[in-house]
This record gives sequence, C-alpha cells and structure tokens, in this order.
Amino acid sequence: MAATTINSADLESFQSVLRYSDRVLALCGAGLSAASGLPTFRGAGGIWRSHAAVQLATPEAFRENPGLVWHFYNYRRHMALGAKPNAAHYALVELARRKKGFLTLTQNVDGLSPRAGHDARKIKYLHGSLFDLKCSAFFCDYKETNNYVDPLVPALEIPKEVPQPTPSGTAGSSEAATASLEKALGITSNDMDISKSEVPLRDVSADELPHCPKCGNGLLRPGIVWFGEQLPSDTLKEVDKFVAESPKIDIMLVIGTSAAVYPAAGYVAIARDKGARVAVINVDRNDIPGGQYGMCRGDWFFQGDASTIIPELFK
Ligand SMILES: CC(C)NC(=O)[C@H](Cc1c[nH]c2ccccc12)NC(=O)[C@H](CCCC/N=C(/NCCC(=O)O)S[C@H]1O[C@H](COP(=O)(O)OP(=O)(O)OC[C@H]2O[C@@H](n3cnc4c(N)ncnc43)[C@H](O)[C@@H]2O)[C@@H](O)[C@H]1O)NC(=O)OCc1ccccc1
Repeated sequence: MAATTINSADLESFQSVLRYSDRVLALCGAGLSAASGLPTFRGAGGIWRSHAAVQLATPEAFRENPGLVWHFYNYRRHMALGAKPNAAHYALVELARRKKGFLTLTQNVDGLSPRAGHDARKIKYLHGSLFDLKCSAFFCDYKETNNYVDPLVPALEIPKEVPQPTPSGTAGSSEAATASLEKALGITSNDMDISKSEVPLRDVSADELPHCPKCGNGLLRPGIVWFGEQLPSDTLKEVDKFVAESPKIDIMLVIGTSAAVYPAAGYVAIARDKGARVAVINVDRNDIPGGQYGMCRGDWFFQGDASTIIPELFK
C-alpha cells in the first residue's frame, strides 16, 4: 500500500474549508473498509472462485445458480461479521455528528458504518446490506433486516481446515503471525478460504437454501442491489432531497472508491454542479472520478489509506 503522505498545505486548506462548511456529502466505497481486512470489490482482481464478482452480483447469476451466489454472499457475511469498523468509519460518524448538513452515501454492504454508530438519518445505503434478506419471488414483498445468522443455513457452512499437527515446539513465527491476523479478522483459524476455486465447495441445492417464510416458495435472496437492478427509490428520493435542500454543497468527499458504478458515481458531478470542492481519498492516484482529468482547480487529492487519512483530515 502506497505510503500515506498528507501534504500540509492541502491539509490546512481542506480543514479551513471544512470548518466553515454547512453542507457536506461523502461517497464511500470498498477502500473505506480495506483497513478492516475486507477485500475491495476489485481486490484480488474482483474474482471470487474464478467468477467475476460483478457477474455473481446479478439477478441472472442467482436464477442460474442460487447455491453459488449464496456461497458468495454467505462468505462475505462471514467476513464482515468477523471484521471491525476502522478509524475512518468512526471519524465519519464523528463528522456526521458535528455537521448538521452531512450525508454519507455508502456503496458498501458490509454493515461496518452502522456498527461504528453512524447516525442512521445521515447515511444512505445505496446498494443495500449483506444483513438484509428479501423474497426473490416478484409477487412477494417479504423483507427482513439485521439478520446476522452465520452461516445463514447449515448447507452454507464454510468448510474448516483439518489442523495439521505441527511437530512439537516448532510452531514458527509465521503461524503466530497468521494466528494474530486471523484473530484480528475474527475468522476462526481453520476456515478454508473458499474464495479460492481450488478449495472444494459443495453444491447446494435450492431446497437447502433459505426460503421465504411469507409466500413459502420463493427463495430468499440478499437484500443487495445487483447490477441491472434499480436502486431503492426511497433512498434515491432522500438523496435528491438532501441535494435539492442544499443552496450550495461545500465539500464532496470521495473515499476509497473507483467511482466506476452508476448512479452512485454520478453524485460527484451533481455535487460539483452545486459548487462543491471535491476531496478524493484513495491509495491509488489513478482512481479519481473521471480519471486524471476528473480533478478540477480547488480539489484535493489525499493519497493513502483511508483509515489513516480520514481521522487526520477531520481533526
Ligand atoms: C460497472 C458499471 C459500469 N456498471 C454500472 O454502473 C451499472 C450499469 C449502468 C447504469 N448506469 C450507467 C451509466 C454508465 C455506465 C454504466 C451504467 N449500474 C447498475 O447496474 C446499477 C446498480 C449498480 C449497483 C450494483 N451493486 C453493487 N454492489 C452490491 C452488490 C455486491 O456488493 O455484491 S456495485 C459494487 O461495485 C462497486 C465497487 O466499487 P468500489 O466500492 O469503489 O470498490 P473497488 O474495488 O472498485 O475500488 C476500491 C477503491 O478503493 C481504493 N482503495 C483500496 N484500498 C484503500 C484504502 N486502504 N484506503 C483508501 N482507498 C483504498 C482503490 O484504489 C479503489 O479505488 C461499488 O459500487 C459496490 O457497491 N443499476 C442500474 O443502473 O439500474 C438501471 C435500471 C434502471 C431502471 C430499471 C432497472 C435498472
């Protein structure tokens, strides 16, 4: 990860503008949760068991192979449940508390912002949550939220390694390092890493998957916005209301996102049209909304890990 360098002049000018800002919008992506140990969407090349994550995150994939898609989401639920919010999540919570006109737009479905105590009135989950479920039958409106059952059904249990006896007294430092990392991630040490296609994973038939308790025959699916699906209309309305009520948006924060997915990425331009100065926080200078030429005069680019930079910026 690139060294985190904060240019003091940029830091000062950013903080002086933030101090007098009434209306602040923050667009967040997977980079916000990277320091919590969760892979980004395009991390590991965006591949999960030789499948492109963007392909698995579609209604077509669920229709074709609900067992595989549920393994994908059960794995991400398990990882997210084992992860902890990082300093960037908490700094956003604090800024939201301080600023009356503040709204976080998160593309993340990992539940770390609410676990950090983010004011629910000042955050919009553009792409849903791993811990919401809904019925996949088009005629059924069953929904449930905050379902933290892990695994969701026994058939989705993540297989465990059979711990290899290490010849007595030779437990090297690497085991200790792995053990402490796994402890940090809260994953039990012998979870097999099913994101790797070489790790055997049993096929799960539809009758072993969670079914809708209301209509009785629909399969339950993750309460997630898949590619090709419309974002929740009430969420879009509430974001538009925040923008419409803002005579001016002072700052648009773009935190740990490749800003390549729409309509989420479109809010950067909308904020600009409302006079916002854009502050991009990203480890990768190439990942700026609209690319290299996406930056305008008066914008800021802070290169480095969000969990280090964000607390510094909001001081
Ligand atoms: C790929 C893209 C071009 N496609 C789209 O945008 C599509 C199609 C489309 C619509 N409008 C368009 C306009 C132009 C082009 C295409 C479209 N959009 C849709 O399909 C949307 C729905 C999009 C939502 C899809 N669901 C997700 N997530 C839930 C699933 C799941 O999670 O499984 S999107 C998902 O991918 C995106 C991933 O982006 P990031 O979070 O930014 O992650 P990424 O890995 O890419 O980048 C990480 C960044 O962090 C940085 N980083 C890494 N570590 C750190 C660190 N430590 N610190 C700081 N930064 C860091 C990295 O450098 C990098 O920049 C997020 O949005 C994430 O939520 N729906 C829709 O348009 O419906 C229409 C419609 C209209 C009417 C009726 C019916 C339908």
